[in-house]
Amino acid sequence: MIQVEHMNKTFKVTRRSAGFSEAVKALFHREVELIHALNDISFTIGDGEMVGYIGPNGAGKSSTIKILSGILTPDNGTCMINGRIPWKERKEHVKDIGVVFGQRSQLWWDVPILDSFELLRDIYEIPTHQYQETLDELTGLLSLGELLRTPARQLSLGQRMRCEIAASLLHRPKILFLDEPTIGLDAVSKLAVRDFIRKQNKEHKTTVLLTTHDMQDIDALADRVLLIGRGRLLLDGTLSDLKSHRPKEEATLDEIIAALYRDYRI
Ligand SMILES: Nc1ncnc2c1ncn2[C@@H]1O[C@H](COP(=O)(O)OP(=O)(O)OP(=O)(O)O)[C@@H](O)[C@H]1O
Repeated sequence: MIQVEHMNKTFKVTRRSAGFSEAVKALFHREVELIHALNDISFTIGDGEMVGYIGPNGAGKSSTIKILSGILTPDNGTCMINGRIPWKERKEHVKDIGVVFGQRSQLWWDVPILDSFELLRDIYEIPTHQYQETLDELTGLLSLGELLRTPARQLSLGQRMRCEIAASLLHRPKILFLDEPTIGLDAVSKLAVRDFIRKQNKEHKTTVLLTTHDMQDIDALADRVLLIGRGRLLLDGTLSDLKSHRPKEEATLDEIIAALYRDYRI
């Protein structure tokens, strides 16, 4: 169970104009701006739910995922995941979660994927027989085969993403955070990744929180959708609730979302 209550996160950003004289000025005086990345966010996600977390660029999605993963600390508010506070009980917490950041890699760049997996096995202290069983299952489902013997830097984006997803699941976490897992993937790879996530949720009852700008991901995967804009939670409902906001009869999901962003001025 994921319980978030009245969570806030502010970032301090320093700004200066370009140029040498501005750089010198900045030594004495820095312009500091406060960014309210998250503003009084509350939601609860039950075990086995599959939830889409959507919103425009800079809305606060990744900041939320980072807090839920224990990487960031909120300014205030509470967050309990399976009875633990992520950033306070990080070592135990990470055993319960898998995280994939589509724009970043958790794999070591220059070594074969299998070496990265074995390092993760040691970090998570996964028993050997369980590791082998999970690896065999993931290799089959994600068609990893030869990829396991290839260094991450020699893989295509789609191949690497399949390995990233496998890496996040080696320790059989109960919760999976996916931050733009299909970004940049071709149609075939997207379908494969979506299919896998759906199976993982159905067969292992894995709770999934997914951020994406691809509305087909949402259509294919999310039973429930959270909409965030300018750090505020604006909508929490089913996919059909979301679709009821259609601006015209034959509107696509992209058009519905664009209309929602317009209506909420985000
Ligand atoms: N480390 C940081 N330092 C300063 N500001 C930050 C930092 N991380 C995020 N922000 C700011 O917080 C706000 C929310 O950012 P966040 O990355 O959570 O958005 P997002 O919804 O994931 O966006 P996107 O869809 O573009 O990935 C943005 O205004 C961003 O500039």
